[in-house]
Amino acid sequence: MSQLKTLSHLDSIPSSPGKFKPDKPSFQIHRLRLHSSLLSRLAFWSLLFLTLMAFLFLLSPPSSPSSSSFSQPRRNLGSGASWGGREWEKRLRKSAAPRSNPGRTVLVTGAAGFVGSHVSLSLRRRGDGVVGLDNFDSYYDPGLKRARQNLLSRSGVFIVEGDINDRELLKKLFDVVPFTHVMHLAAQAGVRYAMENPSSYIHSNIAGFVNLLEACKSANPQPAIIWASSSSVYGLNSKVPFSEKDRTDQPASLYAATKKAGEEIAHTYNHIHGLSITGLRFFTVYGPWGRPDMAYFFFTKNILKGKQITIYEGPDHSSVARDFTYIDDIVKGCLGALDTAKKSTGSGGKKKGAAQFRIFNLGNTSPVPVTELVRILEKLLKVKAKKKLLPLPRNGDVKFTHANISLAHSELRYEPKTDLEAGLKKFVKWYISYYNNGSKKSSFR
Ligand SMILES: O=C(O)[C@H]1O[C@H](OP(=O)(O)OP(=O)(O)OC[C@H]2O[C@@H](n3ccc(=O)[nH]c3=O)[C@H](O)[C@@H]2O)[C@H](O)[C@@H](O)[C@H]1O
Repeated sequence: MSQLKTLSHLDSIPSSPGKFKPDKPSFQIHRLRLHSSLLSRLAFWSLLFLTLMAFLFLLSPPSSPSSSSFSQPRRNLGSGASWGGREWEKRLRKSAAPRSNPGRTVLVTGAAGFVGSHVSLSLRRRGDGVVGLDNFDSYYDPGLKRARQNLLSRSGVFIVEGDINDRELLKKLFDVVPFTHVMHLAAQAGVRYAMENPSSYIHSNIAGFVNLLEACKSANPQPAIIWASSSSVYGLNSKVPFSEKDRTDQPASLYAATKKAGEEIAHTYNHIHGLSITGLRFFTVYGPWGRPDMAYFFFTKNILKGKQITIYEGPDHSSVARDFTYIDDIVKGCLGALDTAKKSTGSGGKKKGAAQFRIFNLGNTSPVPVTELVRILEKLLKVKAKKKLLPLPRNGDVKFTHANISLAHSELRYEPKTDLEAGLKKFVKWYISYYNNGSKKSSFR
């Protein structure tokens, strides 16, 4: 319509002497109309074509890892950190090179985290090739994660900054390094925080885990996977100690539900793709370089500051207890699981035969009431805590945990050696050194 309107005014335009041919006036006007019509159609289609090209460009996946553009660093949208490029690949290969365990190269996800940093360091110290991966999220102080990263870097462990949900990054990592093992410790941790930010648990513990398993499935060779499940999968069970054979279908928190889902997802990838997978159910891990969101950590902070702490109690003032497990014992369990892991059987995403599938409790086998934890802290800190007792809120907490570790003992030679008082002593020593003297003077052990 508008095109017709625009053209109609041409009828009344006086023609210029040079171009106007009076003997064919109608033909001239017709050609002019045709010409303008063609021009506007051409403009319209060109515009459409350009818009389409721009749209396709924006939607197109980044160039394949083998293409030359990968020699340029790439920027993570979330964190702003970059990855890729020749220098980056060089650092990756150097970190991945084993020193005394020929052919053993481990990708540790969550390497700047509490358990991840300790495991990475132990692997490196005994000579394994180790590459870390961490997104340095701000669930708790990223400064603590950076301090752990600095320590690891001094020991020759390079932590790639990125998210397990970044498919391209994972593909690139497996293209550059033929990882023999993946120690998957990246997760959204914390039982109570799931009430505040449920989607972060789905993002990391489910979507991120599936993304990682997809990358492992397609990798050549397929790595063996060892990953962190949780004691929380036992949920509301009342039979103690918790055994791997017990039911795990009544989780008390979304955190627990995502870890339980992880176990089921792991089984699927083992069954379909021949991935060798070992799940480790950690029981309330504590120690130096720990997580500030955990009770023993913020109780210490608040006791020292003279701030009140809240201690939860069960019905009729019964105590709430945890099978607190010291970090060094957990690290030994992780390494035992890695050392006994069999190879995955698949290749090119296809299963070639049945692959190993295991689940182990890694606990301490001696639950301690939270009131006792506080008493030990008061003794070590030489400060009386300002305590407030409150009934256990319905926010994901369970009343007690207690691990049966006989399976881990027989298969991994797992044998926890640190009681809560000895472990907290080491934690308090580290805490005071780290927060009074700064991170540089604190070492791992
Ligand atoms: O084994 C696990 O799989 C989980 O262990 C850990 O969870 P939890 O055992 O709940 O540890 P944590 O929060 O330190 O509370 C310890 C105790 O203090 C009590 N508690 C807590 C807070 C408070 O203010 N008062 C209190 O009494 C509270 O009731 C509890 O009895 C990890 O955080 C989790 O990521 C997961 O790994």
